[in-house]
Amino acid sequence: MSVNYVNLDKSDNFKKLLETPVCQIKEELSSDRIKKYSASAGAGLVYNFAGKKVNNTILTLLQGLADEQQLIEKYKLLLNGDVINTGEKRMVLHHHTRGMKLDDVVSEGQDMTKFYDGEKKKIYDFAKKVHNKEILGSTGKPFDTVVQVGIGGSDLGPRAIYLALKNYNKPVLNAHFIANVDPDDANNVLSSLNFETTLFVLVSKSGTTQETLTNQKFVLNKMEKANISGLVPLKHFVSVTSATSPLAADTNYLSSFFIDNNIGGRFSSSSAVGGCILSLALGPEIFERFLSGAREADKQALNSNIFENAALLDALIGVYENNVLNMKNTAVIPYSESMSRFPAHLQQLDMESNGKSVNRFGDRVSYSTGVSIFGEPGTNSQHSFFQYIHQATSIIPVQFIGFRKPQIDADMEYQGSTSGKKLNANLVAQMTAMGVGKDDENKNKNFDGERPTSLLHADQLTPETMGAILAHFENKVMFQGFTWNINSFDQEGVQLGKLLANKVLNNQMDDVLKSYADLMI
Ligand SMILES: O=P(O)(O)OC[C@H]1O[C@H](O)[C@H](O)[C@@H](O)[C@@H]1O
Repeated sequence: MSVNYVNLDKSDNFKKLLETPVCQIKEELSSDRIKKYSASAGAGLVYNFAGKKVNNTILTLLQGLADEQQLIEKYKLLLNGDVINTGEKRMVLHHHTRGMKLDDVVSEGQDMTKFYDGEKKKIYDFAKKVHNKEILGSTGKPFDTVVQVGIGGSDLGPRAIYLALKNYNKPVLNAHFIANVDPDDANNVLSSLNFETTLFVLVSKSGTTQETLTNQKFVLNKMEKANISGLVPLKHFVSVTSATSPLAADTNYLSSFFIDNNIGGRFSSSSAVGGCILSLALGPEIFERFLSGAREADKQALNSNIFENAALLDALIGVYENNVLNMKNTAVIPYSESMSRFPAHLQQLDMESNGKSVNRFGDRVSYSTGVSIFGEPGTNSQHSFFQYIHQATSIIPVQFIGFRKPQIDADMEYQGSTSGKKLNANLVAQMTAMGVGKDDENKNKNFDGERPTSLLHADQLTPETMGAILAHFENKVMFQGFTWNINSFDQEGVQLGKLLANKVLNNQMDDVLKSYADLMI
């Protein structure tokens, strides 16, 4: 299969979109449209886009843009192991970690399905032995707590997923996370733990991340200082890293599990990076269900019809909002407290992937790529920054996420409605208010409306739904990257800050760096 990688501004459909009159949500919104403007995301997850500034003409052009930019063909090439990550000359294989593939892929002589399945089996066996008390702490006590030590992609996705699912099924082991090199955070987490019954999962794909290696020493130091008879600190550590990293050579850990360089950090939640902590904390069965939901969403994303492919449609509408309507921010608002850290995961996923200025060939692009993402659960966010979303002069599209049923069967009725009903009444009220607005003679109380919204909805936040939500956004980011003709899979932009921090620590500073350092160190 041969494809052409071309910039967005060369696309005829994009040029037509620029000339097409913008549609008005207020005029378009109807119960018929709300019923019709829905696309399946897989695993029972549905994307409703009735609140977007799109009509049939615009949607036809977006379908044309998807076809012209060969988005599905490029996804298939990615699945089949093309070197899509041109910056790092790597394949992009995170779909394979959840069993989504078209053909077998071999990387460096290794069949990748066998590799990912093998590591997953090792993790499941290890987790079951920990749960059955066949594997114990070094002083002979069973583990009741697990702590992930890692940052960025080695923290955000696994943490968000653990929080999302820990109410669904009571954790087998309680999980905590240490990411920041802020000593107060590590101290805070460690102060509540019993080291004899705690297992640490050290996660670093590169095995060189300063914060993570420092936090490992921080934990080891605390364990030694605790002076517990018979405690062997490293026998309370497992590592998750890539086979080529410096950590991989260390055989002192209780066990080690591997990923490979074809999995980007921010796309690693369904690999051993998420698999280890989630299988230990929630059980292999829950992790397996999560993977099946992600796989369903990946399959749905193969559909070339935008009305049957939520990730594709969400991606294209995002490009339309960014490059035609000039909207550069997106708020992600889950009406679920369990999903409180999911917007933080999306910030890395989306902004580290698509915050680029050059195309995949290294040439500067003349249009904007990526959006800035922020979010907090509703209804809390209604009582903080929603004022801006309703009435500010700049417009921020809102991506709502909601579930018809709570995770725990313990709701109660007050003033004629349950808490769950109040939660979702607020959700639909916000979507309506943002789209339709309200005319008022008092301009201070006037709502213009025309604020785009979408809703990802499912019956309940289950492991399958969580997998599908994760994969939906991963695939959305991938399709947008293809549409903009950028490489979504490297992250050179994070290197300069790391280099300068090392200069400060090694006392190799120029005047500017030294003057800033004088303020802080
Ligand atoms: O897993 P690690 O190699 O420790 O990397 C952790 C994180 O650090 C880097 O700076 C990257 O920006 C992230 O994409 C990555 O997830």
